[in-house]
Parts: sequence; C-alpha cells; structure tokens
Amino acid sequence: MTHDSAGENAGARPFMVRRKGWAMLRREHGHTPQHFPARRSLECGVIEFRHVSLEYPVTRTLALDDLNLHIGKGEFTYLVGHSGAGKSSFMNLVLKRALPSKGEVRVAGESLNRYRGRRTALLRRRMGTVFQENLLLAHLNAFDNVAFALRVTGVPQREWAQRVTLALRTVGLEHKKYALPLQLSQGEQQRVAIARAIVSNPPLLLADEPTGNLDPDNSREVLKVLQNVNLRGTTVVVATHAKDLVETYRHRTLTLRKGRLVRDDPYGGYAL
Ligand SMILES: Nc1ncnc2c1ncn2[C@@H]1O[C@H](COP(=O)(O)OP(=O)(O)OP(=O)(O)O)[C@@H](O)[C@H]1O
Repeated sequence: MTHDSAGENAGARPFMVRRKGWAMLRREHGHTPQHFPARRSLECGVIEFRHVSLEYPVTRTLALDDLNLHIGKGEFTYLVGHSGAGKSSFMNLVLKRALPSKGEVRVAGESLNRYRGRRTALLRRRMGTVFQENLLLAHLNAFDNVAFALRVTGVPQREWAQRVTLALRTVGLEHKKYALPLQLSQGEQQRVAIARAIVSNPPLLLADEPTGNLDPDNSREVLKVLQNVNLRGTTVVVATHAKDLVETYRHRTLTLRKGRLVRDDPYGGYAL
C-alpha cells in the first residue's frame, strides 16, 4: 500500500483505482504471459533486504551496512540520503549488478542468490529503470527510442505500435513521437526515458536520480509521471536528493546514512 497522507497526492489512490489500472493496462497491452517468463514471480513487486551489507572489494568501502527493509507491492518509495549514503548501491543490489557481501536480497519473495545467467537477464528486463542520464539514442525519434526497448522483450512486433503509443501517452508525449531527442527539452527526454522503462509493463520501476539534471518545473512533471505509473500498479522506488519533491509529493521515505537505514517514514519527509 502507499502512504499518501499529506501533500498534493493525498488520498488520491484508493485500492480499486489501482486494481482498475492494472485491468485496463492488461486489456490495452493485450498482455500474454508467455512473452514475459519472469512476470508472474515479479508481479508482487516486493523488495526485501535481510541483513544486507555490501562492501566493495577493491576499496573495502562498506556501502551498505546490515540493511533490513521491505517494500510491498504497489508502494511508491523514496530513497534519500547524502551523497555516498548507499542509494545507488541499493539499486545495484536489486538489479543484481552487485552482490551482497552479507545477507540476502529478495525480489518477489525469491532470493536473488538463486538467480543465474539467463534468469538474471530476464529479471532485469522485468524491472524498468530510469537514471539521471537518460541515454536516449540520438538518431531515433521518441517513438523509436521507446520501441527499441521492446526488441529485447519478445513482444510481437504487431503489438509494438499500440504499446509504444500507450507508454508515450502515459508520460504525456504522444504528440512528440516524431521528435528526435535533441528536439525535446531535458524534461521531455526524461519522460521518453520513463516511457521506455514502462513500455513492457514492468511490475517494478527503479529510478535513480531521475530529476538530477532537471529544473524545478521539469522535475515536478517527471515526478507526476512516476506517480501516474505507480497509480497503474507499478511498484516505484525513487532514489533522490530532491528535498522539495520529497516534501511536496509525500510517500514512504527511507533514509540512508553511511549505508545504514536510519529512518523509515511511512508518511514521507526529508530529514537527513
Ligand atoms: N564501484 C564501487 N567501488 C568502490 N566503492 C564504491 C563503488 N560504488 C560506490 N562506492 C562507494 O560506496 C559508497 C556508496 O556509494 P553510492 O553510489 O551507493 O552512494 P549514493 O548514495 O548513490 O551517492 P550519490 O547520491 O552521490 O549518487 C560511497 O562511499 C562510494 O564511494
């Protein structure tokens, strides 16, 4: 569940709305499970850290220190903390780009220790990711940038146009589908990157500093888009330094300090 007890989004997400959102998405996307082998297991969208520590081997930096937390299906969660607190390390563990030195990371109820090779690749494909640098392909327009992400997911080509259009509509950029990245503002580019991340309907979206390069107006737009994605049923985790956003659009907020979880505030708030 989400925790919108304050701020602009207060009380805006009753359970039925989210249920309806999923049903609607399934209909519109014509989802068939065989295209997404890892979907069923990820659908509960849960992240669980059990006594997780991460020490980077060469420098012996303890980036995360005995982290215990649980993020439930459909939650919108911020991860905040000073530079070097461990936010990106957290994301890397969930994506299995790094391995814990101690403890266990579980996604959708299953330990990532059990994921190997192809399964790990499938798991990553089922997670949408958005980073500060959106890395759109400069020679492709917005539509093709989003469609490009479908190539690796096994979605039949005949479904691409419908899915891409829906993803661009979700981020409010259907009318800019023929624009090249350079013809879009930074904020619009980031929204295309979000469309790319959600086009295959991920149950879980990880956003690491998604507003890091954006001015306040564009940052708010991007945050609203992420909230809309969450409304449609996707579990969203946003690592951010954007104090004003965290305080305006309130959601559960996890605060890291030197790799330790020092606050877990269900009603949000930015207090480092
Ligand atoms: N690949 C790496 N090798 C060694 N140390 C690393 C590596 N990546 C990160 N660190 C260190 O781990 C700690 C946590 O870094 P991390 O990038 O997770 O922090 P962060 O909260 O995301 O910081 P920022 O807000 O600046 O992005 C820092 O001390 C950092 O220097």
